[in-house]
Amino acid sequence: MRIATRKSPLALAQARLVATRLGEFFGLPVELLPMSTTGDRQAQWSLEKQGGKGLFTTELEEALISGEADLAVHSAKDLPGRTSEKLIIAGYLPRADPRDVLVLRSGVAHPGSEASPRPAPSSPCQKNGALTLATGSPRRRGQLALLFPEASFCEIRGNVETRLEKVASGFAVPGGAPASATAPPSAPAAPATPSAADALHTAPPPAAAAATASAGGRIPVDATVLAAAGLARLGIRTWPGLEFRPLDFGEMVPAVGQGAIAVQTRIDEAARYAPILDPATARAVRVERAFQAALDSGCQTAFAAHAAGDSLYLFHEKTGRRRFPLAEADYHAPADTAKRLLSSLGLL
Ligand SMILES: NCc1[nH]cc(CCC(=O)O)c1CC(=O)O
Repeated sequence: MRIATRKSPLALAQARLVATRLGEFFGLPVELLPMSTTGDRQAQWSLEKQGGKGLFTTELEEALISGEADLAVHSAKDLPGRTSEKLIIAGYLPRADPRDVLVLRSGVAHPGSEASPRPAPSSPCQKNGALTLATGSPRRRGQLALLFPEASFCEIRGNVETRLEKVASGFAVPGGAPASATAPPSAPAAPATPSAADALHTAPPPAAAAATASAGGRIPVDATVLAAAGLARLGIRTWPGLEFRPLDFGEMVPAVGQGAIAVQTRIDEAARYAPILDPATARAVRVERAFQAALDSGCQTAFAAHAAGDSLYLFHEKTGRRRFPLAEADYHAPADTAKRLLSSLGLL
């Protein structure tokens, strides 16, 4: 069996999870077929804003259709609203922690740190105590603006480890300028040793930092947001110079599909993969995807839907965060549920 996957460290980790389950269940050799997608090749774009067009999926789907691969593995979050009609999402692995995590440079004062009696030292990057938050995602930006009304925002790009290193060092590339192949080299894949990280964290001093910011065209950042599931799959539980604070659904509604790994196959072969897939995850993600489909929202719309047990959490830039009760019957009619709730909010 051959598994088509993207080449990013996160995608490979996810494909290996599927490969392990397949190997255990079928006892057949499983091979990964790492591919680069349009989204990977266009790393200078603000990818979250370009979403919904299958930037990360089309090449994998082509490999399935041609027979080069037997399965394609995707982050459910990165699936476009409509996938290839010649293929089917056979299902999902059991969902990991779907929350987002606020990743703060250590020592940065923030509203969540008020509980601490000892005042945190203020960061050279903080203007009037307001945070500079780095995220290219309209969904995260829209919700962070509710949590941190004073914050200012900038873009951040690169894979998970690159982003962590940028926040730990206090700098990201500015939003407007495309990152090029000559962008500052990304951090080594492995977390730095504590001593190396301390050096990173304490240098450059504020004056040098300001100089670097203008000279290098980089801007200071205090924090970013990453998916807990992505961090976990990469084995990242801590990072030198950073604090991780998971955000509950009332603070940050996760993206549609966040934390779920989708397995796509040719239509007539889907059934054989059922033993490695999780029906409860499919049930929740189907509801979330129905909201995405009903809104058919442009890529710039700040929107999130997350189904958890008897609750549906929704965020939309026009309505803010909402929680609705979700009954068993609602799970059985995802499209109707989405239409009803979105209409009640005046969004349809
Ligand atoms: N946008 C990229 C992406 N797609 C899926 C994940 C994390 C894994 C998941 O949600 O399943 C991430 C990284 C992130 O947003 O932090």
